Amino acid sequence: MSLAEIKAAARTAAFARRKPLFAGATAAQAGYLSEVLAGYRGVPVSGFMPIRTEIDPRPAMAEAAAYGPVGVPVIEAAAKPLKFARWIPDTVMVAGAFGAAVPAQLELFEPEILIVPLLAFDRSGGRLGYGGGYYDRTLEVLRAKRATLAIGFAFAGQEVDAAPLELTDQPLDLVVTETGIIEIS
Ligand SMILES: Nc1nc2c(c(=O)[nH]1)N(C=O)[C@@H](CNc1ccc(C(=O)N[C@@H](CCC(=O)O)C(=O)O)cc1)CN2
Ligand SMILES: Nc1ncnc2c1ncn2[C@@H]1O[C@H](COP(=O)(O)OP(=O)(O)OP(=O)(O)O)[C@@H](O)[C@H]1O
Repeated sequence: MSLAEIKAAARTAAFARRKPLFAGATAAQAGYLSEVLAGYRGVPVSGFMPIRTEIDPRPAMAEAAAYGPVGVPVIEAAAKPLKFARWIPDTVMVAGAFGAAVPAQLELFEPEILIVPLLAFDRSGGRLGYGGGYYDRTLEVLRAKRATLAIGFAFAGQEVDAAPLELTDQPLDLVVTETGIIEIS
C-alpha cells in the first residue's frame, strides 16, 4: 500500500470512530481547552468553526476572546496556507469553503497559538486531517517566523497508536481532549 492509500484508509477509519463520539457531545467538553488557554491570556489564538463531527471549541474561544485576539481559519486558495480572521461570539458568519463558517467581514491577524482540528492524533504529536494539507502548510510558514504552538483538540477516542506521517506533516505540541491534557512525548 502507498502512503496515500494508507492515509486514505486511516481517514475512513477515523471518521467512523469519531461519529459516535460526536453524538454524545456537550459544551462542557471544551473545559480542558479553556484551562490551557487560560495560561496564555492575551496571546493571539486561532480556534475553528466545527464541521462534520468535530468537537466544538467555541466555549473556550468565547472565553479567550474576552482577553485577547481570537480567530478562525479562512481558506484563501487551494494548496495555500490558511489565513486567519478575527472572531468574537457576536461575529456575523457566512458559509466558507468545505462548510466551515467564516466571518462576513475579514479582519486578518496572525495567531501564535493554533487550536487544530483533526481526525486522529497520536501521543507523539502526529495528526491526521482531512487531507488538504492546510494546517501543515500554515504551521510551516508561521513556525518559520516565530514560535507557534499547535494544540490538537479532539475527542479522547480519536487517539491512535501512530498516525501515518509524511515529511511535510507538522507535529502538534499538545493535545487537549474532553477528558484531559496530553503532553507530547
Ligand atoms: N472546522 C474546520 N475548519 C477548517 C479545517 C478543518 O479541518 N476543520 N481545515 C483544515 O484543513 C480547513 C478546511 N479544510 C478542509 C479540507 C478538506 C475537507 C474535506 O471534507 N475534504 C473532503 C475531500 C475533498 C477532496 O476529495 O479533495 C473529504 O474529506 O471528504 C474539509 C475541510 C480550514 N477550516
Ligand atoms: N508544507 C507543504 N508543502 C507542500 N505540500 C504540502 C505541505 N504540507 C502538506 N503538503 C501536501 O498536502 C497534501 C495533504 O497533506 P496531509 O495528508 O498531511 O493533510 P492533512 O494534514 O490531513 O490535512 P489538513 O492539514 O488540511 O487538515 C499532501 O500531498 C502533502 O504532501
